[in-house]
Amino acid sequence: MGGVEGLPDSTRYGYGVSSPADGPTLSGVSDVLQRLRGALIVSVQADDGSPLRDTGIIAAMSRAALLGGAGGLRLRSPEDIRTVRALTDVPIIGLTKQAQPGSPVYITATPQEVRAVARAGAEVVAFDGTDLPRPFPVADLIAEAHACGALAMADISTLAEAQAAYAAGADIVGTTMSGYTPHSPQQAGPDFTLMRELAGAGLPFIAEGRLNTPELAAHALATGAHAVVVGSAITRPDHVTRWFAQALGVAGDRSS
Ligand SMILES: CC(=O)N[C@H](C=O)[C@@H](O)[C@H](O)[C@H](O)COP(=O)(O)O
Repeated sequence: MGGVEGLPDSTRYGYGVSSPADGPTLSGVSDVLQRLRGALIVSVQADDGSPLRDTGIIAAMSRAALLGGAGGLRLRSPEDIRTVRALTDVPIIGLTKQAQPGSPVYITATPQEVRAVARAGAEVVAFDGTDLPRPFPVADLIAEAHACGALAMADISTLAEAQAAYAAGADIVGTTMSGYTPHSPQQAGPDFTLMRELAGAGLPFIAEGRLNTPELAAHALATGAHAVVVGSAITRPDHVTRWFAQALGVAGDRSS
């Protein structure tokens, strides 16, 4: 028994590997995860329909995030990854967002998408690791990431999904999907309960989702997160504007 306590050895790369049986430590953990320890990872994604959905803009926002101290980037398409890869050596967590027929899963749901993300230059491929109905099993996505020499990050919404992802060979999990599956708490703030559960179970995790202030991000690290992903509060000015507009009682789309 190695890797995460209570779970079988799973991969060559991440926390599933050669950490000692008394719990996960950084010894034996991949260089990429070592570099991400304690890092602020900025998610630079623009939604479909956003005026910022342009690779040049994503590259400029990524450079701004690096200027501000981002130690990693989370990017959503092979084109964006390839462009930003040429600008920086910081670890990139890559994903695709693509609707799947007959499934609510949209984050890197197929081995083909995993391969495209890894080949574009992402060291870590993030994929939906929830219990939702899916076109391919989580284990297939992990195997494809490893075959491409990338780490596999499972975006989960519950402790049980995290345990299943590690058992299937994931290198790291992220709390990304809490609040976005019907069986996880629907709340405006980050899911610190899930973070405490993961930490209590000795499962390494990246904190992600609605960490909208520096204080919340710092609290996630203090809760035991390996690293913290912040997206909307840094790179979605439309969302941030809406937060302010709602607080002032003046919300409304005035773009047309
Ligand atoms: C649920 C989902 O699809 N999350 C996506 C995952 O990549 C992104 O849209 C989020 O921006 C990212 O998770 C960071 O979260 P936040 O923007 O709340 O800081």
